[in-house]
Amino acid sequence: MTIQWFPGHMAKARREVTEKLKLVDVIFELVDARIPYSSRNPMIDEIIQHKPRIVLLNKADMADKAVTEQWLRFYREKGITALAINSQAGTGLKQIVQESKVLLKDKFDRLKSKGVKPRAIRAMIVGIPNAGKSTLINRLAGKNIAQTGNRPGVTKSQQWIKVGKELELLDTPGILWPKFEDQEVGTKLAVTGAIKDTILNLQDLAVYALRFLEKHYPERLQERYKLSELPEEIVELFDQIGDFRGCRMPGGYVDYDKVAELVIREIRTEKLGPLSFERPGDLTSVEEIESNT
Ligand SMILES: Nc1nc2c(ncn2[C@@H]2O[C@H](COP(=O)(O)OP(=O)(O)OP(=O)(O)O)[C@@H](O)[C@H]2O)c(=O)[nH]1
Repeated sequence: MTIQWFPGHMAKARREVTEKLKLVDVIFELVDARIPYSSRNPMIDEIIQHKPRIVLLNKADMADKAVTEQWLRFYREKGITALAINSQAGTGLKQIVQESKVLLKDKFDRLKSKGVKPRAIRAMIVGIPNAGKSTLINRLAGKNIAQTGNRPGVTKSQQWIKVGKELELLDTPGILWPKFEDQEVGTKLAVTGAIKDTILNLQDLAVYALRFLEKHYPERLQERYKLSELPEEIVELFDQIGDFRGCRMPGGYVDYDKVAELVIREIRTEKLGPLSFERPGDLTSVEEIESNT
């Protein structure tokens, strides 16, 4: 789904999340494990304030395991609970309930000491478009969507999904915008496929991706496109990939648009294996997350 974010939409999205915040004990902030920084909403901390939160690094199956480990360590050191999950396959989801209980133990103990009847923990998912919110909700839901709303004459109330006995999840996620005014963020969102209809030039996108691969995953690049060594110039890299994969124009010249399209498609479909485009060593990412938390 492509959403056009205008100031009015952003304000509305923020208002909706703020409203629902009152209903829940904990927020599950869903980000893309391949780009945990770029797939965040830039105002998330300001929006959710002091509400307990678990960062869920989703699509961990598509990310570089070693880098995801670094991210988990990074969050742990900051005192933020974070988990790597795969919503599609359902891996890592059990821990969400466990960690929620840990985070909310004090609050629930306090309620208990005041004589409040025990209840399930209430949570909501928040994330940018395409982070995997619906996939996660469906996975967690199974068949347990509680039909509480939509009755005629009854104001549509929130619907809650029961996840085991101990957790209830709002059935609609909070959708927030990414930091799209930052060009590098936009590029990474486009490379990973979060933004499909991109205003970015496809060749520019492929140049960015290939330079990144040259730096961080040179062997994968060489292996995929049978390159005995990596050329100095990016245009030569386009030429060699184009030659190898037969991306030519009628005159026999390499078609750079075709090469760009092929490279981006193959990255998005994991033909080059699981990749992470951001790591905590990335200075700007770390500074921003630190100053935000
Ligand atoms: N490989 C992989 N793909 C996933 C995972 N989670 C979601 N996806 C895929 O990511 C895409 C986006 O997932 P959605 O659940 O539609 O994302 P969303 O956040 O609800 O998106 P919006 O409705 O645009 O806000 C879909 O193609 C999913 O199949 C995951 O853990 N691993």
